[in-house]
Amino acid sequence: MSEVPLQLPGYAHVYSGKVRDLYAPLGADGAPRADQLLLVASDRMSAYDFVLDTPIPDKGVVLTQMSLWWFDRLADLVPHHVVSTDVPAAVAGRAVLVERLEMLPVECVARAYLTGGGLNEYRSTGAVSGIALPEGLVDGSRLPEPIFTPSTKAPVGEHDEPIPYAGVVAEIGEDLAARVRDLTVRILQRGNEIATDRGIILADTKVEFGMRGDDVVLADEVLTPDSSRFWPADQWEPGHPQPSYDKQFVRDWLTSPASGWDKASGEAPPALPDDVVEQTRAKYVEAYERLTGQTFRA
Ligand SMILES: CCOC(=O)Cn1cc(-c2ncnc(N)c2C#N)cn1
Repeated sequence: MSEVPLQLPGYAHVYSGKVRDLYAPLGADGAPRADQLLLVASDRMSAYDFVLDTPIPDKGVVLTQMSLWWFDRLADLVPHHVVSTDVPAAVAGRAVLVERLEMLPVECVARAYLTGGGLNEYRSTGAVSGIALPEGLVDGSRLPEPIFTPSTKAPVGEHDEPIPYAGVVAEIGEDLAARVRDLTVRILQRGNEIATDRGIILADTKVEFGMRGDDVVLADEVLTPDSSRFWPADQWEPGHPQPSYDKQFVRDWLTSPASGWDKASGEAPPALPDDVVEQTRAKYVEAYERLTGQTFRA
């Protein structure tokens, strides 16, 4: 479903991803500024590689506020790209003015638990991204320590491809590869030090870095349910796929007879019923309130 992006007076639309949109503020001369961007999180939700027709009210606000909370808590580890939250009223709470950086061409993924593509790779090679793992691990196993499992930045509509660490070195050099590897792992470690005590396991996460001169700067979003697998800690049970903290209601309904949808058909999923939308909204709000200890205000 191709949507016309929101028109924001004073901003030029730059790019739309599945669930977020990028704008450039216009300078006094009316031309897009080259030093800043406006990152807007929509209420769009994706499932099974489709952007669903039904928005989840406040999802973009919750995830933006969660990201801002994490940027603050990670500031001792790594500087971030946030310039201001003084944004147009039309996107209040769901947009951030950021410093435009020279983005590194790597999806920096760290995994603290084994599942998804990493599990598949482990099952066929005993390793993930060239990192040998202990025998006997199963779906949902906690890894001895988080591992760096980078991917390429795939073109729109395609899947990111896992790349070996040597590929990152080839792309950005040995020094920078080691810096982003260590930062990505430490960000996930810090995330789980905070989240697990509050009932949320961060199984893995994807972060993006940009350069400010020689400094590595944390960009994009950080440790949100869109960039990370959120699992309810009290239901963690290795040996089968874990329930998703935020996506399970949608997945369960879409794969139930009630939806009339066949995942294998390749057809777009149907619109979600109101109760599934509200339950999903409530899970995003719950995750925010558990992590931050603050009451969510739309
Ligand atoms: C539609 C959403 O797409 C993205 O956020 C991915 N992306 C990020 C940038 C970026 N570019 C320069 N400086 C930055 N600070 C950022 C950031 N964040 C470009 N695409």
